[in-house]
Amino acid sequence: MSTAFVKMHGCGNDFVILDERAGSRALSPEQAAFLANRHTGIGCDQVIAIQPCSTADAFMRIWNPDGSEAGACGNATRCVADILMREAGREAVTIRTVSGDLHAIRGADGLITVDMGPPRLDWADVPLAEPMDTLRLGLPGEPAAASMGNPHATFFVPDLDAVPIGRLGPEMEHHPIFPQRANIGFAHIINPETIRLKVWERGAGLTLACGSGACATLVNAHRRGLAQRRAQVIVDGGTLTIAWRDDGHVLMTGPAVTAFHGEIALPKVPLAKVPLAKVPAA
Ligand SMILES: N[C@@H](CCC[C@H](N)C(=O)O)C(=O)O
Repeated sequence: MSTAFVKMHGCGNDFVILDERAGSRALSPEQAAFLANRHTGIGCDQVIAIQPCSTADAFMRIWNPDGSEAGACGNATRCVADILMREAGREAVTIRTVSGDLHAIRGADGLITVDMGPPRLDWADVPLAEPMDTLRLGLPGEPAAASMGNPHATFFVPDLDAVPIGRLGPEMEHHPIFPQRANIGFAHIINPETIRLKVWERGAGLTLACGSGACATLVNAHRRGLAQRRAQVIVDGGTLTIAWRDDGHVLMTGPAVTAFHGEIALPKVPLAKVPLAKVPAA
């Protein structure tokens, strides 16, 4: 039996999205890892399942290519919002995630804005392994930490090209200070309204964009006095506009693009662990 999927992306952060609202089956972590593998599956940065929800427009589940589940994915939220808005003929939807309800609207320019909620800035909410000021972690490079429903650390660097992300990214992702691992951002402040960002994503590696990472970066940059409350965050695959509203909510605006639709046969049995298909950056 084959399973229908749609391949979408937001600024090059790409997703295989399955619709499980008919209730036919639920994806296992091994099947998600299979779908995400760029050599033996379809290939993507995250696998997303849209599930039924009686009190929101849908529930969204998120898997990384290593089969781990994530609490938030900003770019995928815009893609799922695009699907739900098109099918309902509406310009606003609410998507439930394990981290809470996310409201999304489509603007006149076609871009989608998601209210990603307030960042969580207490050490226990990131989470960190021990009590610590999340504004400056006691690590070389003094990153700042924040949760946007998933854990992020941001290093502010003068020259992105000089950062060995392929080595530092995985090293920091697995640092004992992050008991649930973390997404690791490397940000260069161009000016207080423009930030250049690369993110080594937990369970996925270096991606072309990370929506929740862009939100965490703007929040951390503003807390450090490096950015305004609203900035353009330039990632490898495009630009996201991030605004940290006075009421504490973070708004993320960007595109949601459909690449293609397809069908694939899902393996029924758990698969042998396959290595991540990503090639780390030099
Ligand atoms: N691509 C995402 C984040 C996906 C989840 C992340 N790798 C995690 O494990 O927390 C985004 O756009 O936010």
